[in-house]
Amino acid sequence: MEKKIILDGIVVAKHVKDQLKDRIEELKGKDVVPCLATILVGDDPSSETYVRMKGNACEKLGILSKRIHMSKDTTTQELLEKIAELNNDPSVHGILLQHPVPGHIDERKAFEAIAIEKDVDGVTSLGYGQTAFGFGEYPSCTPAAILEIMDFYKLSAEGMHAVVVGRSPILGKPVSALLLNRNATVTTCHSYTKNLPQIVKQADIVVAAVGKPNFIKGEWIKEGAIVLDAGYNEGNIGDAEYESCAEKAFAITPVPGGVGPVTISMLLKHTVHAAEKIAEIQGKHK
Ligand SMILES: NC(=O)C1=CN([C@@H]2O[C@H](COP(=O)(O)OP(=O)(O)OC[C@H]3O[C@@H](n4cnc5c(N)ncnc54)[C@H](OP(=O)(O)O)[C@@H]3O)[C@@H](O)[C@H]2O)C=CC1
Ligand SMILES: Nc1nc(=O)c2c([nH]1)NC[C@@H]1CN(c3ccc(C(=O)N[C@@H](CCC(=O)O)C(=O)O)cc3)C=[N+]21
Repeated sequence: MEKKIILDGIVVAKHVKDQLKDRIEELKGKDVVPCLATILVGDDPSSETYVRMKGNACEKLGILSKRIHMSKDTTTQELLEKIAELNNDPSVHGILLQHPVPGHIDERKAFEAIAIEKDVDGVTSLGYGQTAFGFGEYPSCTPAAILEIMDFYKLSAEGMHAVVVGRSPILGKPVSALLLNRNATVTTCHSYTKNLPQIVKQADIVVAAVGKPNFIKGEWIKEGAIVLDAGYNEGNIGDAEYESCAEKAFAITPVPGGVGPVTISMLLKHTVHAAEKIAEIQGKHK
């Protein structure tokens, strides 16, 4: 077999961010500073870490980060009002509502309230629908990251059997749609799937998006398959058991250092794109 490829998310993320630098400078020349608003509700420590990482990544590149932290007893109504305020704020180009929000809040209703032109995280049903139809501007960031990694390493999905384990609205479902649009044959698995190991065994491409540490085992992986692990569990552990899967795989993403860093770079890329569109509109009105 050819040499195994470790798909290095830090290298891919750097490549994406390097390409944004000139675009950000050009925007600043037009007096537009790209700005991402992040909303964190409650005080879950790992969510706080993710949101902080996203904000820091923005600032490092010259993107403004407007960080909104709301208390854990925020009501759905209060959250909707905050989102409306950000929708109407012309200095904000992208809005990210960190998932999950506390259980008493209607998360879907809150996601749906984000204006489509600011939905850089691809969480609205319209954004998802556009992604599924193949013309969306901002697919959700982790699915976009998975394709970015494949593109960087010139791994084609065409004609491949892709098995996605997980069907959440911001990960499993949209990544299934993106792979289908790349002409893969896609099987989406979930908690009701029977014979999961046998299905995974048929995969040329496995996407792990389960939310359970070390869930996908090396014995399930076909020799020479590509393993893309979106999982991110307590203690920096992926959803695929790395050592045993790496033995079988032709290419694999590690955790950490795989899909995670690229996810953040996609968020930055989408925010810059959203700012460019605003700058273009403003230019036309001058
Ligand atoms: N790196 C990144 O940027 C990101 C990483 N993540 C990580 O990805 C993982 C998944 O996240 P997310 O999609 O939000 O998680 P969710 O919990 O929303 O979804 C998990 C999915 O896995 C399915 N599932 C659960 N148990 C099983 C099982 N035993 N067999 C088969 N399928 C099962 C569920 O099925 P059902 O629908 O039937 O309940 C569900 O569709 C997590 O580790 C998370 O931390 C998430 C977002 C971004
Ligand atoms: N609306 C919404 N959109 C999201 O995209 C979203 C979300 N909610 N909720 C939580 C998950 C989780 N997530 C991660 C992003 C980057 C890393 C990441 O960069 N991880 C580094 C490790 C960083 C470290 O811990 O030092 C790595 O894998 O190498 C991890 C996880 C985005 N999520």
